[in-house]
Amino acid sequence: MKQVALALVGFGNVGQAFARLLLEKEQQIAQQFGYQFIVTGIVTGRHGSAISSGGISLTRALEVISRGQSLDILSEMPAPKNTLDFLFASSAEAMLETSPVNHHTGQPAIDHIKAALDKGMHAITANKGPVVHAYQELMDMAATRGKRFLFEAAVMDGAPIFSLFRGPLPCIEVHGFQGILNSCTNFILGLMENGKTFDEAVREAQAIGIAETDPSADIDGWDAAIKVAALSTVVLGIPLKPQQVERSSIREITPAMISEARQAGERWKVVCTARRKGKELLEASVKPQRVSAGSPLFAINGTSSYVEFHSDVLPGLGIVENNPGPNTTAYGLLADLINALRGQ
Ligand SMILES: NC(=O)C1=CN([C@@H]2O[C@H](COP(=O)(O)OP(=O)(O)OC[C@H]3O[C@@H](n4cnc5c(N)ncnc54)[C@H](OP(=O)(O)O)[C@@H]3O)[C@@H](O)[C@H]2O)C=CC1
Ligand SMILES: N[C@@H](CC=O)C(=O)O
Repeated sequence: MKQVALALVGFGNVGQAFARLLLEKEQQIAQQFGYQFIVTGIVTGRHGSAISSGGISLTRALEVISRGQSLDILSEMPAPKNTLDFLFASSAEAMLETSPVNHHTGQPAIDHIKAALDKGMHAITANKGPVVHAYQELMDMAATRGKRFLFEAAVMDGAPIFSLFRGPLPCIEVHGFQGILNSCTNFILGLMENGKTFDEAVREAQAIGIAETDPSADIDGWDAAIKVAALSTVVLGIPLKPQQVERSSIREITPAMISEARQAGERWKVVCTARRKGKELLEASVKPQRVSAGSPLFAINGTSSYVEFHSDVLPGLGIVENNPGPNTTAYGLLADLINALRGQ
């Protein structure tokens, strides 16, 4: 059995779901892959941090956080408050990064990833910021150090999107994509169709852990825009920042507009689109639109998301992820972790 030490940067909805998944799958991971994961460090923004060379009890860490206490009480020594010093102290083999997104700069997550790679760790993140603001630099840095920078969970949670184009689909030219990439707004619009107010719907989205740390990032289209930018950068090969994506908010959609659409047999959806010709991006947008029953987007309910890629060899390849939440994002991180360790 190979013991693998992990450092968790961020222990919110996704970080905690990852901890629960590790506990749930401990035996399966040991039997199928021969790994025993131990978490030697956890750091948060305002809920303390812990370092333990023998491994922090994840059950206790989850309890401590659920009681609103600081993780400091689990630390075998005063854990460095600074995340970069903390990474050094954790002596981990891989870092799982789940801090909040900074849509405009990608920081401080970019520095977390650089520090982890610098210290010889695989760097795995659910954070979209580093993917759009430092993709090539981080990929190059990882390659130079013989480590992996992986981010499958950043777009469509646990569904394989980036790994699909890295592995099983060689020699494909993707011309564009269209879909619903933000779960939170899809969930909110669905609740509003059922008579909930906008504010009630936002609170429900927060309660199930699907909203960004600041939910206006979902509502105003930033999360969808950064996902369009990430897919453009990695899958289309055209670097793009979220600020360059044409973006509209769902704040402009009133209950009257929603019922008018329903009466016409249509639904409001936040549609993400990108199209390119050669190296020129013809469109990159996030727009609330009315879609008709004939569209594949019409039946995407709740937190579900959908993307259809258009390419030279597969004219329309659609991927649906049904009702994801922090647990499915946690699976995206786990899949990346296992793939990094077994060199895939
Ligand atoms: N929620 C979801 O369904 C999905 C989320 N993601 C992405 O995953 C990431 C995490 O999301 P989620 O768990 O929901 O967010 P949360 O806000 O629930 O958690 C964020 C965590 O990061 C910690 N944190 C804040 N700043 C720092 C810092 N500088 N260094 C270390 N830790 C820090 C927070 O600590 P504290 O609370 O103490 O301040 C908290 O533990 C985001 O980037 C998000 O976009 C991706 C896919 C789906
Ligand atoms: N807030 C995001 C979470 C996953 O990326 C969403 O709603 O899609």
